[in-house]
Amino acid sequence: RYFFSPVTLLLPKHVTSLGLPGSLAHINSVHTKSTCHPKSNIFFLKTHKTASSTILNILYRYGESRNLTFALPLNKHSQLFYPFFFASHFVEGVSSRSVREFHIMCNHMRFTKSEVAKVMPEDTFYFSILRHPVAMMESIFIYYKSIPAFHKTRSLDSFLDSSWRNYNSSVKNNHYAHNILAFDFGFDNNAAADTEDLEERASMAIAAIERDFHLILISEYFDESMILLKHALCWSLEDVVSFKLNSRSEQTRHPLLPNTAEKIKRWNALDWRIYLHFNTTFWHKVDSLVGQEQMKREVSQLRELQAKLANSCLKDGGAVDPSQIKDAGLKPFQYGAAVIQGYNLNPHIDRQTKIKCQRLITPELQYTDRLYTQQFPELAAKCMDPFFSVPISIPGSYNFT
Ligand SMILES: Nc1ncnc2c1ncn2[C@@H]1O[C@H](COP(=O)(O)OS(=O)(=O)O)[C@@H](OP(=O)(O)O)[C@H]1O
Repeated sequence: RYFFSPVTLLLPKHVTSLGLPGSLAHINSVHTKSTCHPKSNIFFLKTHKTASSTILNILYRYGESRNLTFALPLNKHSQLFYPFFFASHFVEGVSSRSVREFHIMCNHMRFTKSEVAKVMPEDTFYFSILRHPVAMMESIFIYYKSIPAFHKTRSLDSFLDSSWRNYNSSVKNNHYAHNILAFDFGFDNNAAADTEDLEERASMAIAAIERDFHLILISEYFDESMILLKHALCWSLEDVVSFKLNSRSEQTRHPLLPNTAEKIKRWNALDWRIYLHFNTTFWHKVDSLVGQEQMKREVSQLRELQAKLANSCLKDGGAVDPSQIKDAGLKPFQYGAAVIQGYNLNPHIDRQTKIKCQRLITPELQYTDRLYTQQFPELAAKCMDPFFSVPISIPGSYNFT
């Protein structure tokens, strides 16, 4: 009786086939699916070099196709005045009171929970993503090569060997070089392996993240992360499919020497501890929310769906270097010593498919710009006016020079 009656009435639109009851576990999973409601009040802390642009694109597509309202940066900026601590008035429509209700906030910011809570509804789902600090540091070193901390160093190794001597935390933009995860979450990032109160500070940071966020994803397990997110938000598989955005071409990746990884873990000791903790809780969440077997099944369904999409949407079947991208609107922003890849659209697709495919491969800056124009057409027109001077924002920093 329990299985057949009210459950079917509560199905979210995207749950299509339920099958017949086999075991108690199956009934439980059916029950969870059938009683959950897709969440649309979402906060995503967009951390740096963690696959966060790919997630931003997922959130943009979800919100745009459902007419949800985004908490976008003031004056058409691409970031919420990072690296300053976030304040609610950084969001367009807050001070002017022109927006009544926001659904999704996901642009780069330095997190301050109390200020985010002033903008977002009470039942907002908070999540973020972490990446292994070693891989992250290699990516950051190439992308932010021009920051003062890295500027004069030949290699990441030479930076790490002399970091104590060269690193000055009070110089603008140097925060990218040290515990950037901790920094983005709003903590003091100045700590290394020999910092006296390191363990205490790491425990406090971890406890605060546990308190403020419902889910922390892991970049190394991106597909598993998307399945976990799908379950947590009660979304469909189609909602979490994506193409890898913002990835560097092979020519700008630098393999690390064996002991470099250890040096990075010591230099970014705070991030390393945070990462280790949430890597463990990630797998606990997989067990409690999805289960290992179902996870495997859903990950392979996701990959199949992505392969199908790549086949129909993309001209060259995959990512290409920016010099080969035909449409300037689809060219990702290039920065530092990195070559950031993008995609070309398959020219032989119908109009409806084209819209869907285009959204999947639109880079962060262009997509943010478009959403702003849709939400604030009059303000957007003013921002285009050459007499209305707005500082240009560059990914990675507010007013980066
Ligand atoms: N799906 C998926 N899975 C795994 N890794 C992925 C994915 N999407 C993006 N990436 C990698 O994430 C790096 C870019 O991160 P961000 O988009 O967060 O960068 S940014 O801070 O917004 O500039 C960048 O890493 P590097 O190539 O090492 O620089 C991307 O390759």
